[in-house]
Amino acid sequence: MEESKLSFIKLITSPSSPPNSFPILFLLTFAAFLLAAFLLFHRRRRVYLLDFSCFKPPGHCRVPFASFEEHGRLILGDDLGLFMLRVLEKSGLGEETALPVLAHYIEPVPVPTLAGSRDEAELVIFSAVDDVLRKTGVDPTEIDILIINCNSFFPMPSLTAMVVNRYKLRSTVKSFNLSGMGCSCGPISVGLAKDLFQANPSAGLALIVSTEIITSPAWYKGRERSMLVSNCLFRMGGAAVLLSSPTSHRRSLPHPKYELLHVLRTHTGAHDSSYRCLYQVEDSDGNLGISLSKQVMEFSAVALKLHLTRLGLLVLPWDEKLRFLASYFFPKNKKLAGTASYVPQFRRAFEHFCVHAGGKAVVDGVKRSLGLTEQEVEASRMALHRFGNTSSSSVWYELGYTEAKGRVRKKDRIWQLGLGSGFKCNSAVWRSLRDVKGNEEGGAWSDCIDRYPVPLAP
Ligand SMILES: CC(C)(COP(=O)(O)OP(=O)(O)OC[C@H]1O[C@@H](n2cnc3c(N)ncnc32)[C@H](O)[C@@H]1OP(=O)(O)O)[C@@H](O)C(=O)NCCC(=O)NCCSC(=O)CC(=O)O
Repeated sequence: MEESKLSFIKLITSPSSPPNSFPILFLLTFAAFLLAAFLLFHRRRRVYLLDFSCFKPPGHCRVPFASFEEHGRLILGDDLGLFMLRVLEKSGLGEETALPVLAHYIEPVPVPTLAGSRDEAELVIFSAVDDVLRKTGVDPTEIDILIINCNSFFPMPSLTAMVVNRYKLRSTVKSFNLSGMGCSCGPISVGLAKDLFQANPSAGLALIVSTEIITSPAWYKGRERSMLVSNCLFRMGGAAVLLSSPTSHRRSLPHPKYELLHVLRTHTGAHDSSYRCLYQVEDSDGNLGISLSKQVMEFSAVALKLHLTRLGLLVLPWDEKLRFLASYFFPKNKKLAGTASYVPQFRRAFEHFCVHAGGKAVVDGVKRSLGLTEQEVEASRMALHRFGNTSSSSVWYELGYTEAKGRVRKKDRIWQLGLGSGFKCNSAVWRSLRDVKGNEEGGAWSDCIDRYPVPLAP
């Protein structure tokens, strides 16, 4: 026994035996495994948009100008009632936008209750989610990721828990509730879903809901003009969006409509005035509301400029990038050195523009900054007219409009641009994977698209 052991040791250590290649082979295999794992985990996972649905408010929630004015006069007096009418007439909103039940009461105005906020949230969110599940045939238990962004209403349990409970989502669902992030949060949710897909290779389906619930501290009951302006602009709205990653394509899902190309975020909140230009505060009587500074457009222009410089480098064709850089470093007017005087032609990078419908001045401002045509901002103006400022969901109503008009062709590129408190400027860029059928039955635009575009007051 002892001898055989010795002879074995001799055999493997003898100089005449071939060199022991086991450790080298082991190391090589291990390195190859590490490399494969690294490539697998760092491979960019594609993200697709299966479909989306926008909430269509019920007729009884409609707010014609005359009712809004009368309501304002009865509650706040003639002066403020007329002020609100003046804002409304300049706002770009039409006669069919909607407010929740609470906002239709005349004195004594009921205080917004948690139950009332929940009712509105359930109506908006469940209607949109029901519709997108119906359209895609997705079984709710297949959903791996759930993200809801809602600026002003964040109950406990959260809005995501409300959806988990209603649709009986799996116990392993990864749910995230984003609040207080304003109107530019739509692309933030898309970006979060993209990162979660990347970090969880087995996750195949993500449901995103973007909404603002008006029966909440967002609805202002005081007399401060800068806070009453938001009551004039914000309206009921919400969108449910189903995203998928290649993992899920084994299942019998519909062919996706769009592929996500880019998500880009710009935050200028480090500057105090930019941070405060859209600000939730209490007035001198303790009424909570959102104060809109008259300087919003100035701060929005600064954030937009920074954002476009970064976005341009991602999306513009090379010659357009070079022209832009040349104007930055070698401007015709030497005083402009270090600032780009050339406005890049973003229409060379996108076929469709969905600019946040924050108010007429917001759409005008972006149109001017980018040198866009009236037709290029048509979706924004019409979404503002028909549905009002629906916060983070406005960019989805705009894509819905473009689809309902039958304008989306295979390979078209779509730019969703969110602008909002922070101050933030965020983009999501999509490429369409097929011609998108026009007006769909039951969709938010289904019963009115033929009347649009409508002429607007100057
Ligand atoms: C409010 C407007 C519709 C008003 O239109 P015009 O500017 O063309 O008209 P105008 O100047 O005659 O204004 C009409 C009346 O409103 C008053 N007014 C206007 N803006 C005001 C403000 N911020 N605070 C107090 N009063 C205001 C004017 O003084 C005037 O009063 P008088 O008649 O008494 O002289 C527009 O300026 C607009 O669209 N602004 C942008 C709104 C905005 O900030 N949207 C972003 C929302 S937040 C968002 O979407 C994102 C987020 O929350 O994250």
